[in-house]
Amino acid sequence: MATTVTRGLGRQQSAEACVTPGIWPKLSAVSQEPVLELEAVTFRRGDQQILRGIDLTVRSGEHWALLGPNGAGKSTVLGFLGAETFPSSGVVRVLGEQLGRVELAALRRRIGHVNPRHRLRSALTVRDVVITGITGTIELPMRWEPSRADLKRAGDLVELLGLGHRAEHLWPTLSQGERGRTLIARALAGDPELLLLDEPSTGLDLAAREQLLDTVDLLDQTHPGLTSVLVTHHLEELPTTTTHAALLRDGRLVAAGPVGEVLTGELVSAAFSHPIAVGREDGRWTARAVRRTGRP
Ligand SMILES: Nc1ncnc2c1ncn2[C@@H]1O[C@H](COP(=O)(O)OP(=O)(O)OP(=O)(O)O)[C@@H](O)[C@H]1O
Repeated sequence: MATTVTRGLGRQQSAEACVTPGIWPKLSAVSQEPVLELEAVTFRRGDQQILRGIDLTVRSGEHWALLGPNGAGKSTVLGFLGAETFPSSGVVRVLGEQLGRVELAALRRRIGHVNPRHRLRSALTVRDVVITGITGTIELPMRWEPSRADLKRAGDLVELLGLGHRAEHLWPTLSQGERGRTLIARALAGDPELLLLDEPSTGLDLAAREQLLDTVDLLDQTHPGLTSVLVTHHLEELPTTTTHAALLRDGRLVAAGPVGEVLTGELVSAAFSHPIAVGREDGRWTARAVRRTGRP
């Protein structure tokens, strides 16, 4: 089966179709099942064309980063992947189910969505927030008691995410970093096949960001086979376990494929419409503006 790599502003091409000696990097054979498939997807609101034809395939066990400038369309794409938004045209398949032909609630139970704008209103403890990942609700359901297995599952995830000492602390008293890790534990509580992370590092200080990235990296070992898609503006916020990247600009894919082939200075500069130098050390990425030489 051909893998998918996009370069330029066109549609994804098969490996056979896009390999030109000396230009296209060698592509590894891919055998995993597609978990997410977007085919010619567009999205329109009023007279604004937000997505202009996106083709993307994400396979089982891959960890994707979705990058691009403000307003590029990243959150809109994540809305499809979370079975929350429908495209205006084109086909979106999530975990093998085509949006528009599937019961959304059942599909959403198979997806863990880490949303920093979590709408929790009441003062639940960290443990209870994690339990809401099992019930698939924002608050704890009325007249419902967690089973011993539920409590154990929530407790194990609280420990895994390094929140054991905060298990009984209330949501409003948590730091941003603690909330982020609580939301990852909550997303994992439903035993998802797909994990979506929407700008998980937003608002975190340096140490909290690094802890969160370590946590995401750890999932590669604790939850092998889990597929993930992480949205961010910043290359520095990519976990080292990121396997693939997609660059969006103005509602189009600039490039999509293996992370080392997509996060180049040339392609990142094209996506952000600015000359950017990209670096990679020990699996972590850096990006900075290219300075013009001879500047006073
Ligand atoms: N429901 C909507 N109605 C009208 N415009 C919308 C709607 N949803 C998104 N947009 C517009 O679509 C464009 C893409 O939005 P989106 O949030 O997907 O971008 P983004 O890449 O996630 O941006 P950011 O990095 O700033 O979060 C923006 O111009 C936004 O204002």
